[in-house]
Amino acid sequence: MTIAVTGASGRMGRSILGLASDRGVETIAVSRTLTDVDEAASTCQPEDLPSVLAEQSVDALIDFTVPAASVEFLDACVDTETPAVIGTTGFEASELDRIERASDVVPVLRAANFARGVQGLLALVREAAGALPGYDVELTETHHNGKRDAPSGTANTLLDAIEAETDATERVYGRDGIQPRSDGEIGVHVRRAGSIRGEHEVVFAGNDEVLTLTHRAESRRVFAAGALDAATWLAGQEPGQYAFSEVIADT
Ligand SMILES: NC(=O)C1=CN([C@@H]2O[C@H](COP(=O)(O)OP(=O)(O)OC[C@H]3O[C@@H](n4cnc5c(N)ncnc54)[C@H](OP(=O)(O)O)[C@@H]3O)[C@@H](O)[C@H]2O)C=CC1
Ligand SMILES: O=C(O)C1=N[C@H](C(=O)O)C[C@H](O)C1
Repeated sequence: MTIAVTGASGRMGRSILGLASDRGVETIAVSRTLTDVDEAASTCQPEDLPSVLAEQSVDALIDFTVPAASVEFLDACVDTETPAVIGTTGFEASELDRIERASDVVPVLRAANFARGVQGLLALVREAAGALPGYDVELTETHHNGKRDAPSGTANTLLDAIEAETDATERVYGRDGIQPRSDGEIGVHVRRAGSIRGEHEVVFAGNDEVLTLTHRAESRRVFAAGALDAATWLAGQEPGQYAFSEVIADT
């Protein structure tokens, strides 16, 4: 199996190349800045990706970059019918529409978090939100100081899940000054510090009790493993948008 990895010099790009090499998966490193990568069979510049995908047999592309670059890489996948796994977060609505349109032509799997444990967190948060109507809900996410987007993609996914199960629909980002809590709020708190890989905590509080659900990633390898599992699974699928939960259910 051969996988093209965009953003190869990045935190996630490096982690994916390392794990792919450990698993015996061949990779093509796509990078603006790298010319040679020990773990990859070859390296190419982003502008050469369309011709590389057209000329070589590539089973899937894995993208962890920035939204603007991600949708450009996806265009190359559409032109060459290459399945795309997207881990990038922070997309705007117009970019999500573009991803949706691409999935008419190629299989696309976009997930804000490729840690298997986060799928467990999502299921538990849905259940707790449904079981505890009227409880105050507050979400806190913590990441390394190099993260660009806030709140995290995972936080937004959790917030969507909470809103689907409760009457709380007003996201309040941090609080400052005189700002008492009102019904229907979900407090959202973002912390950026050091090299923290990624923590998400949801608190349900009411009735003189507190339920806290937390996921903490201790290494980027959990995300890399999920993305590689997703790429292997996606390579055999028809065009369409897929969820990481489908990969987990199947593997
Ligand atoms: N879904 C998940 O499980 C996870 C998602 N993420 C998300 O993945 C994304 C990347 O995170 P991370 O690896 O920490 O980020 P980094 O900044 O470390 O790496 C991103 C890489 O993308 C490439 N890149 C950046 N800007 C451009 C551009 N304008 N055009 C083309 N390439 C570009 C660069 O690689 P180069 O110079 O080699 O081209 C850069 O090193 C983020 O959106 C993050 O939220 C992160 C972890 C897990
Ligand atoms: O940027 C990161 O590092 C991470 N980003 C993802 C997100 O935005 O949810 C997933 C993970 O928490 C790490």
